[in-house]
Amino acid sequence: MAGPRPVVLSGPSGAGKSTLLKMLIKEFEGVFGFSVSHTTRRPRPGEENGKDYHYVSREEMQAGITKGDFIESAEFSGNLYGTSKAAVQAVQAQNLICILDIDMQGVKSIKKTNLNPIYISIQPPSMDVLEKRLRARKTENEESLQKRLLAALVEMEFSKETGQFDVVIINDNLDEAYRKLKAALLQSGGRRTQVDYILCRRGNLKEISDCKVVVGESVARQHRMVVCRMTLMVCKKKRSKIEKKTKWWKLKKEECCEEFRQKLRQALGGQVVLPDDWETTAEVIRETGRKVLGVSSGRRKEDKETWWWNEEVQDSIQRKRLAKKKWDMDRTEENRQEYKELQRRVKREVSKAKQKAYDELYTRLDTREGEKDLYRLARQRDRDGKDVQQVRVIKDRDGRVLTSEESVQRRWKEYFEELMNEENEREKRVEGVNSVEQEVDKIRKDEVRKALKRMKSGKAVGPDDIPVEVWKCLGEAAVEFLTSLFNRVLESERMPEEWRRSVLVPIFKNKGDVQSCSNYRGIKLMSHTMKLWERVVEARLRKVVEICEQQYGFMPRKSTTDAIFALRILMEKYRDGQRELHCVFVDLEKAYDRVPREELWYCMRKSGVAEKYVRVVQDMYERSRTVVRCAVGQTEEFKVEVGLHQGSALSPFLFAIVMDQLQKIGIVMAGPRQVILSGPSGAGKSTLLEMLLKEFPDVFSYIISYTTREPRPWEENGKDYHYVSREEMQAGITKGDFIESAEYSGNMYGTRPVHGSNTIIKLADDTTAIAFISDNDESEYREEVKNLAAWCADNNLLLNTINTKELIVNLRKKSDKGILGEALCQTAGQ
Ligand SMILES: Nc1ncnc2c1ncn2[C@@H]1O[C@H](COP(=O)(O)OP(=O)(O)OP(=O)(O)O)[C@@H](O)[C@H]1O
Ligand SMILES: Nc1nc2c(ncn2[C@@H]2O[C@H](COP(=O)(O)O)[C@@H](O)[C@H]2O)c(=O)[nH]1
Ligand SMILES: [Mg+2]
Repeated sequence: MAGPRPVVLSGPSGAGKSTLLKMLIKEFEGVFGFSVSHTTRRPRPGEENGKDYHYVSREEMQAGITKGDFIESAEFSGNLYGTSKAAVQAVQAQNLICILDIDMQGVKSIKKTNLNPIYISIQPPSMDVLEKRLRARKTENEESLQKRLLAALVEMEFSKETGQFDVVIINDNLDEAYRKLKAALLQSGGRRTQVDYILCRRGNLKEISDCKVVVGESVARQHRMVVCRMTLMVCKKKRSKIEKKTKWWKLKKEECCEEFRQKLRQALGGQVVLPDDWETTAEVIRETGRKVLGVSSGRRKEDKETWWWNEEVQDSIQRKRLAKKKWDMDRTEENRQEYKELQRRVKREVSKAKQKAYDELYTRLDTREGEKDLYRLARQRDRDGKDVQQVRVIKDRDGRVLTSEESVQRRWKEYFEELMNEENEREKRVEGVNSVEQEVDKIRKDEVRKALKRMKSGKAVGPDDIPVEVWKCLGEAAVEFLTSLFNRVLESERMPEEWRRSVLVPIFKNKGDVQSCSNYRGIKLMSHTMKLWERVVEARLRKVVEICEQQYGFMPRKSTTDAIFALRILMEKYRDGQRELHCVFVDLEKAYDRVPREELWYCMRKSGVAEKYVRVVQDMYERSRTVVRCAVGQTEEFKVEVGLHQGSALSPFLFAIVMDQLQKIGIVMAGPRQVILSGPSGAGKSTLLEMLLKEFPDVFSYIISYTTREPRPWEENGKDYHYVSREEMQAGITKGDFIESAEYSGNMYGTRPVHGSNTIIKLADDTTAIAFISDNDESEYREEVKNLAAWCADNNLLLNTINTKELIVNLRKKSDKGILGEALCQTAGQ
């Protein structure tokens, strides 16, 4: 039979088997279980059918024995006793150690089965004591007592036969006998070497009263079951309070939108015009939102899957809860029936509602609008499958696991506060830059309208609790209000204080240790209205700032695919030319969070941004404060003084402005192999060249030649040719400045050697520098990589030397190794 190894207690009637057995089951409830035998004897006072024995008639018992329902059976003192298979199975099914209380005949029968129990004999200290105990028990008449005493003599002899029992216990002193029984079945620590333990904190030792190894229990080879007795105070889990949120998502429905507009108008005394100051308008909107759309329960979304609930289900669940309460208070059969009936009804309704909701969902997923839901569901499934939604414990900086809510919150705060305020050591820029002092136009309504249109709906709200959906729902009234608000902000260069606050949500990067803060990206939830303001400013900045063609990140009509394509073209070129090519894929560490603000202002000014806008952006960054919202609640507020705002609408472009400087600081990579276009005049060289440059501006550049001929009316000096005098040109040729020159149609033409244009491809902070190595001379390339590393260090941008990779494309020979690591390490002083 399967399950843990059973225990057989045997011995003379009155030896104390039942007494010891009951003590054991009481103390180790949940470990041992009693096999309830069948008997034809009558129940004694206090005995219960099905608990002490199954009391049956001799006929019934005989029929069961004949049918093979019993493992063993015996005639004892004029009655039939037997252990049914079902009795043992019932105990083993609960994964308890089955204890059988049987006589000597039963022991002999069991030995012929494959039950393989531990045999323990309980013996009285003497026949006299046994008789006294049996008489004192007052269960026997003289006749049955004599029968039992006679049987006892045989039983006592049997127990002395070697090999019949694993353990023989003389039950003289009950406590001593019980201790011996426990010792036979269980072992405590300190007595022998044990391989199985229960580990507990020192501080919890006082809660543990006993810990034993169950000797007979083989869990796996050489491993025994360990039983620990501990008393724990069950404290009601304190749930971290989730803020109640307005159900803004309801604004998706036109009827809710209409009601919201109507109620807002009422709140504003029948006006459609929103009050001029932000605070009043924001408060009215929030208040109306709460009233019209309602607020969430404040429970966690993942507590219960209820998206398919309908009113019927909700109502039934409520009634079921009440019925349960009623039954708990008054345990009558009527109340139980009512509760059970409601339970059944809820089950039925839930399954119906679920089916209906799924049918509707599947129909919707087949439609065009449903496409979005499909991706949302896939993302949700992906997240749920990762089991990282609720990481309630986190490691400190030394890798120790923190479990208490306070310490976890403190750690999140410490991590992000440090990250968002840490600047690398760098020399302050001494080089000044001229500021562009010019008047700027007032914000126009169409700019606001455009920005509003670009804002995505359905995003988490910032601390001001006003989603962009509100402005979309209010239409022109909102445009009017926002335009006037933005103009006031532009004029005063001060935005509402509320916008300076944000909530930081750590999002797991899906790699590394889930308990390590550094594997999380902090996404800031900011005021949507501030984001709108950022978009308006961004649109203006994009008009004045020219970002180099090599930047593919956050630029309109440019994508990752384009960047890959440009790189691919370059590689193809080198492959065709059988030349060696080095690509350095630069990885910057926490680039967004490390941009020094001073550097940002410098780069904006350097890019020609009007000083007014510089001040407006400076204001967006001033006194910005944030809190971290983690699984165990919200941390204290802290300042954010370094880096760009994560999750902001303007940051990507600001970042592009900063990164653009990488192109302009003059990292000159050795040029790729040059292409010479030649052919008769009028063959179409210039037309083809123009087409090529237009299509691949970041791949090809044109070397401007020198000529002594007169410029044609549409030509520009320095763009089409460098127009020089014959004397000048001659002098240059004599000095060796030209790699080639020729006399053509009465004029001189010539080419000076140039370095190829910087071959750099950028996708936001992901920069790829590509260099061509000629004549195995890597020195120039080495110098450039060092330049790049030095530039990053100067600008508080840390190069991640592990993730920065070098790719060497060499079709001629096998290169031993790249020089990147060495160059970067030298720069970083490692
Ligand atoms: N160590 C002891 N000292 C004194 N009395 C004891 C001791 N152990 C058991 N007894 C008492 O002896 C009587 C017989 O014990 P118990 O009924 O447990 O024996 P048993 O082995 O189960 O007998 P049976 O085989 O007839 O069921 C009980 O009244 C019990 O209280
Ligand atoms: N062989 C079996 N013996 C059994 C079984 N159940 C009990 N017993 C033994 O009978 C005597 C008398 O018990 P009592 O309860 O009438 O005092 C005692 O020694 C028990 O061990 C059984 O299923 N099979
Ligand atoms: Mg007994």
